[in-house]
Amino acid sequence: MGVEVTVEGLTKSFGSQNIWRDVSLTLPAGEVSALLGPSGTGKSVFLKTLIGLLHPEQGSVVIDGTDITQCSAKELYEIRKLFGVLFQDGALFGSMSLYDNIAFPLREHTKKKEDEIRKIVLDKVELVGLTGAEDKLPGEISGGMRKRAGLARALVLDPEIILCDEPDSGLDPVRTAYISQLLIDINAEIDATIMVVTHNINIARTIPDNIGMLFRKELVMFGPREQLLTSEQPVVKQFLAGDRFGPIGMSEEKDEAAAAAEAAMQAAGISGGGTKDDFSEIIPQVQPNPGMPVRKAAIRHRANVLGMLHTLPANAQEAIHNSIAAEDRQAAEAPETSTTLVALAATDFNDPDVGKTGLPGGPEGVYVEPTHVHDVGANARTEEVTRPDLAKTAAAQPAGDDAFTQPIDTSAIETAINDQSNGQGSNQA
Ligand SMILES: Nc1ncnc2c1ncn2[C@@H]1O[C@H](COP(=O)(O)OP(=O)(O)OP(=O)(O)O)[C@@H](O)[C@H]1O
Repeated sequence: MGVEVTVEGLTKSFGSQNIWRDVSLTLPAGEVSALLGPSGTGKSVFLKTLIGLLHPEQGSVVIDGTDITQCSAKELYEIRKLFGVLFQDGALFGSMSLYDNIAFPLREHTKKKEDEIRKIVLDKVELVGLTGAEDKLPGEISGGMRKRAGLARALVLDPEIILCDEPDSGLDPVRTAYISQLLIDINAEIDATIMVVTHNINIARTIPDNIGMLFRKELVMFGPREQLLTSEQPVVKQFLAGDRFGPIGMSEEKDEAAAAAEAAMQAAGISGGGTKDDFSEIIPQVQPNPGMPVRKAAIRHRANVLGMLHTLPANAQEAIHNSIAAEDRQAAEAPETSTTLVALAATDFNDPDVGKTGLPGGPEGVYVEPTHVHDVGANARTEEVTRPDLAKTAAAQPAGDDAFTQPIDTSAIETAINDQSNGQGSNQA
C-alpha cells in the first residue's frame, strides 16, 4: 500500500515573493488526489516541495514517519526512492532512447541484471502503450508519447507515491482520457498514493478520490471530490466552469470596479466563456479496466468519507450519498463492468477495520494482494551526501541528462525540463 503524506502549516516563498502559506493537508495512503488552481498559484512548487526538491520556510512534510523538511540528505535520498514523478513534459533525457530512459532508474538505483531490467522496461512500455517505440529518441516522438514514456519511467521502481504534474498538458481530450484511465489502473494494480496537478476539469471530475485547490496563496479546500465539486465558493465555481467572470483574473485578483463591470455584462447576457455544466451533479468516477485488481483505495476512501461525513457541508453529504447509491446500483445491474464497485457494494462499512486494511469482509476471490517486490532499498547506493554535494553533482552533469539521477537538485530538474520543452518532436500523439 502507498504511504500517507501529511503536510502541516507549509509556507513557501522565493525571496520576497510568497507563493503559498500555512498549507495543511493529508494525502491518504493509496488514494488518488488532485490539486487544482489557477496558473501561477504554486501547484508545481507544491509538488516539488513534497519531494524535497524545494525547501519551505515553515511547516512539515511527513512521509513514512520522516519529516523531509528536517531530515538529513541521506534520509531524503532514501525517502525519494518511494516516489515516481511525472514532470510536465516527461523530462526525458534527450540523448537516450526511450528504452534507456525508462531503464535509467533501474540501472541507477538497483543491481538488477540487464535481462531483469529488460523485462521490467518492456512491461512498463507495454503498460503505457509504447511497444515498438523503445528505440526512438524523445525528439522523434510526439508530446503524448513523451508523456507516456515519462510515466513508464516513473513506474519502474514500483513507487509508493506517484506525483504527476499536468499529465494532460499537450494531449488531446481522448489521449487525456486514456492517460487518466492508466492512472486509475496503475492505482488498482500497485495501490500507490497518487497526486495529480491539473487544470483539466474532466480529470478533476472523474479521476481523484480527493481534490484540493490553491488560490490567493492559500489552500482553499481539500477533501473528498464531492466536497469541491459541490462547493458554493465563487472561486471554485468559476474555476470549474472555466469562466472569466469571477474572482480569478488574468494575472491577479480583480478589483471592485472590474467586478462591477463584469456583473453588468453578465446581467446583460454577455458570455464569460464558461460552460453551464452543473458540476454539483457528480459524474461517476472512472473505474479500473476489467481484469485489473480491485482498487483497494476505493474501499478505504469510502470508509474514510463515511467516517467524516458529518463534518462536511450538507450539499457535499448529499452528493456523497448519491455517488454511493449510483455506484452500488451499477454494481448490482452490471457487475461485470467493475470488480471494484462489486467489492464496494459487498463491503461492511460498519467493520471498524475496513478503512485501515482495505477489504476485510469483501467477497472471496476479489481481494488481491500486491505482488510487487520492493527491492530498491536493499540494493540501492547508500553513500552519505551533503546538500552542497547535491548541487555540485547536478551542476557537473550535462544539461538535460540528470532529471532522474538521484540525488538531484531543483536546478538540475528545471534544466532537464526546459531542455525537453525546447526540444524537437512532432505534435501527433
Ligand atoms: N525556482 C524558482 N525560483 C523562483 N520563483 C519560482 C521558482 N519556481 C517557481 N517560481 C514561481 O512560483 C510561482 C508559482 O509557480 P508554479 O510553477 O508552481 O505555478 P503553477 O500553479 O504550477 O502554474 P501553472 O499552472 O501555470 O503550471 C510562479 O510565480 C513562479 O514564477
